[in-house]
Amino acid sequence: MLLDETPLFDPVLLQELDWSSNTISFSPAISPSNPGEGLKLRPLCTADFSRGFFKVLSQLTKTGDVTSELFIKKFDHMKKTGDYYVVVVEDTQLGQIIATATLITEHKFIHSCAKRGRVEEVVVTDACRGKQLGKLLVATLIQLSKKLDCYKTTLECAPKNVAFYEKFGYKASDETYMQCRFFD
Ligand SMILES: CC(=O)SCCNC(=O)CCNC(=O)[C@H](O)C(C)(C)COP(=O)(O)OP(=O)(O)OC[C@H]1O[C@@H](n2cnc3c(N)ncnc32)[C@H](O)[C@@H]1OP(=O)(O)O
Repeated sequence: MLLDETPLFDPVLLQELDWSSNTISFSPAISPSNPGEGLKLRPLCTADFSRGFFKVLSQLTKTGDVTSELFIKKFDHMKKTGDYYVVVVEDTQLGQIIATATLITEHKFIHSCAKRGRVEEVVVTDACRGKQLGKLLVATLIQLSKKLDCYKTTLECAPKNVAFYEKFGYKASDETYMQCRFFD
């Protein structure tokens, strides 16, 4: 199995985002099509395995020891479902992934068979934090979830990140997040 540049989802979706309806301010101005000098915001591809994708993810949580074969298998599954939108920011000079975030669309019978978006695994490599990339990724996924007709988008985060997500209009709900954890 080979690592290649095939995108997880159609990159046109990112190019066609209506950035004029973005309500988040950026100074200096950046956008999905212009994320900054030498940077590219695009869908994940399997070649990103060799560009430090897991090094970035490991700054969020335990990633486990994932081989390229296992990564490709999971990537192919995600691509087939059509519900996984993993975006990355690549430093094209270094050929390294420096940030990533994921939107997952969940299909419902309720709300007239609507879709709900879930934002997961938002992480910017530590050396690149504070340069608006986290903000750009989340703002991009919000626009993308609107484009994909999600009726809402939700996320779970640590208390220390609540203020970050409030910038986008996320509000803590009165529902309690519960889980049964089977392994780490
Ligand atoms: C759903 C989830 O995935 S939750 C997991 C979130 N990820 C993590 O905790 C992994 C470790 N942290 C990170 O990767 C980053 O610090 C992130 C993703 C939280 C933020 O990314 P950055 O690129 O550093 O943030 P960015 O530069 O875009 O900051 C944007 C704004 O948010 C503010 N901000 C950044 N981090 C935080 C925070 N934790 N709490 C409150 N405000 C914050 C900045 O001050 C800035 O404010 P401004 O626009 O008013 O100037």
